[in-house]
Amino acid sequence: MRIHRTLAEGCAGILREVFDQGRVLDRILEQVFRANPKWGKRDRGFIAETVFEVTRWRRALAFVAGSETLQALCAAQWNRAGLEVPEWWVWEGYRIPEMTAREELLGSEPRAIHESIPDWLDQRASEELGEEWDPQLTALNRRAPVFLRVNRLRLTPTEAIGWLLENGVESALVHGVPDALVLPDGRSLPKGLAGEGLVEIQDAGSQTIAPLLDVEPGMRVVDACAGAGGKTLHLAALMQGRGEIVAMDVSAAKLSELRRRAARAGTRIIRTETWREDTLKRYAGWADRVLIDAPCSGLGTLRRQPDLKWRLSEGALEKTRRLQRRLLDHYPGLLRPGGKFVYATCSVLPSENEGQIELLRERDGRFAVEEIRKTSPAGSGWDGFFAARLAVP
Ligand SMILES: C[S@@+](CC[C@H](N)C(=O)[O-])C[C@H]1O[C@@H](n2cnc3c(N)ncnc32)[C@H](O)[C@@H]1O
Repeated sequence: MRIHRTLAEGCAGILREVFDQGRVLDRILEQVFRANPKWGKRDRGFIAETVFEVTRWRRALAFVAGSETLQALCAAQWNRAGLEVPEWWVWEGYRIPEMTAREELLGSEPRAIHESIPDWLDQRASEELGEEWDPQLTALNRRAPVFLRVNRLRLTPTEAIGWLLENGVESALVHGVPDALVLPDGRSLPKGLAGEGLVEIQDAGSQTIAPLLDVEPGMRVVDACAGAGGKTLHLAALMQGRGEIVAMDVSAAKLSELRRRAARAGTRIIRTETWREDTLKRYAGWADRVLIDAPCSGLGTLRRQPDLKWRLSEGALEKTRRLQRRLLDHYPGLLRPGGKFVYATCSVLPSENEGQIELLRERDGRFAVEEIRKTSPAGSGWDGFFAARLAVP
């Protein structure tokens, strides 16, 4: 494939926003594609692959190219992908044979360079995870397949496989995750199919969280950090459309998206509540189950969001941990006596996971841990999730 100037410049423009302005890669990519409707499937594929791989391998590519400029990073990525770097994309001192030779030297560089991660983050994860960090990091740098969750309110997984196939999409069941399907590597779900409400895009690791809450039809459930409702919709399906779910979040925009998805999925048991000063008081002692899907570093999802690692900082991580502690202090108060809650994150860092549960139990010894589930790209092959179910006396 020949690289066209508009596409190359498009890549650089997106990367500038990610690296210089800390913008979210996924979102800019979507905006840029919307603004350029004439770009075909191949053009979009080229841009998406370039910007994701340059973001993932930023430090390694900088070493290979001997420069941190976006021009150099893109050239090193295209060279890696076997594409011919156009002559007009040159900078002073640029030599492709030199880059190819430096690829050979990359493996002898420190891990933070060849695995492309900020030094502070490599050090922190290594301190927390010890020897486990090395294979986790390698796995977090791979590309992830697309997983779907079948909406059991509308069809069974076998029916979903048939429906997808009729629409030209192959899929397979996922061992150990009853509602999950996986698409072949590199395949994505066509937009039209995503809008039908029959399946939702949701990583298999993420699909292990809602079942841990042990819900039953007819229960009262609070999803305290519901966001756009990935897990709320799963809970509604597990409750077979019977009972009440209150989906809370501080973001009204996310809850509005949740309502749209809930309507599409055909569930009527979800009510949304944008967080207010009196929320905790109004729902105190109301729920049989509470899910606290807490804001976190997101380190378990680096395969899909490689830009996260360049935005994170030690300070931001500490702020997130403080918020997690606050959520754990407040939301269990919504449970009736004998109720249960699940605390979950999409991080692989123990200080956001087991560490928070231990601290909570030191602050309040009434909570008993019933079960812990963990997934990770190096272990299960799914995104990195942590979830603990605790019972309240
Ligand atoms: C990990 S995300 C939730 C993802 C969502 N549960 C899903 O499955 O798609 C964490 C959410 O917590 C919300 N949040 C942040 N602070 C909060 C608070 N004090 N109370 C409730 N939600 C909060 C964020 O807006 C964000 O949507």
